[in-house]
Amino acid sequence: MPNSMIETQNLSISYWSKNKRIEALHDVSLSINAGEFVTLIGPSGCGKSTLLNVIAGLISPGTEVQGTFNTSGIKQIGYLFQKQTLLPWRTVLDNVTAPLEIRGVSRTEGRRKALALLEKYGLSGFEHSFPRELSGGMQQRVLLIRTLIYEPDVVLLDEPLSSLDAQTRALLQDEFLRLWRDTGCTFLLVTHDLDEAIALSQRVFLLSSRPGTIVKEFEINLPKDRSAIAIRTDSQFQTIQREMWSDLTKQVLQQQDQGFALFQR
Ligand SMILES: Nc1ncnc2c1ncn2[C@@H]1O[C@H](COP(=O)(O)OP(=O)(O)OP(=O)(O)O)[C@@H](O)[C@H]1O
Repeated sequence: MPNSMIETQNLSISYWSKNKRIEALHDVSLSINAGEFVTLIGPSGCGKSTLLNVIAGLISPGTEVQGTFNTSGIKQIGYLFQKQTLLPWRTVLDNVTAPLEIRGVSRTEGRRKALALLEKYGLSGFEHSFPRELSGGMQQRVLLIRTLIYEPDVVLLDEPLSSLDAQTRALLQDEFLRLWRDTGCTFLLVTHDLDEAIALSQRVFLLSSRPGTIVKEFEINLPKDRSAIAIRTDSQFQTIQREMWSDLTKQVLQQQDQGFALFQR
């Protein structure tokens, strides 16, 4: 039996803003096993980041939680937020060692670990560069290494590649697959890019427009050692892609209809 690491049961989350209740998620039940690569897709504002925040234990006071969630199987979480940046006044090496400094790990040990990871992921020679001297893709890779340095067993990724050009994105997608295979970590990704979702994941959950609820689960039975770029020509990939686009379009159109109805009132 695979061991479930993240589990939600009929989870609904609502925020209060200007005395108005905003239901972000509704009745979400899912289970993610250790070592899986799972992705959440859905229309903008449907609660994907909210779900990641709940899993990371980042629920702000006043947020209403109904149903249950269990993340007790997680020892250490790595979270790469949307629009996260490196510390501009620190070198690459000092950026990567920062999480270990906070945890009180010795400088020598921190540097040893950071240098090994920087070498493994193709950043040797840039240890003493500042973030402004790196390309966007390299900066993103450093952020990822910084997330991995304290050896999380779950990595949460909220649209980590959305600001990059298509070519750099594709290269980093391959990097994600490699990291997932190398580390055995559980990866939970949020993306708007359906090709990215299929290329990387073992399972994809499609959420409805807000309040987000799971409308479909896609099983992606593609080889684990695939290339994120080459797999796009695979016929199974293309079949899933068509199905996913059609299902997502329905959700987006529904959201637009709701918006239009509200506008007409
Ligand atoms: N702290 C908050 N207070 C009030 N409302 C919030 C808060 N955080 C999120 N929301 C609202 O909850 C809904 C879900 O937001 P969330 O960021 O989880 O969606 P998302 O699917 O990640 O969006 P996107 O795809 O655009 O990044 C949105 O309507 C958002 O405005």
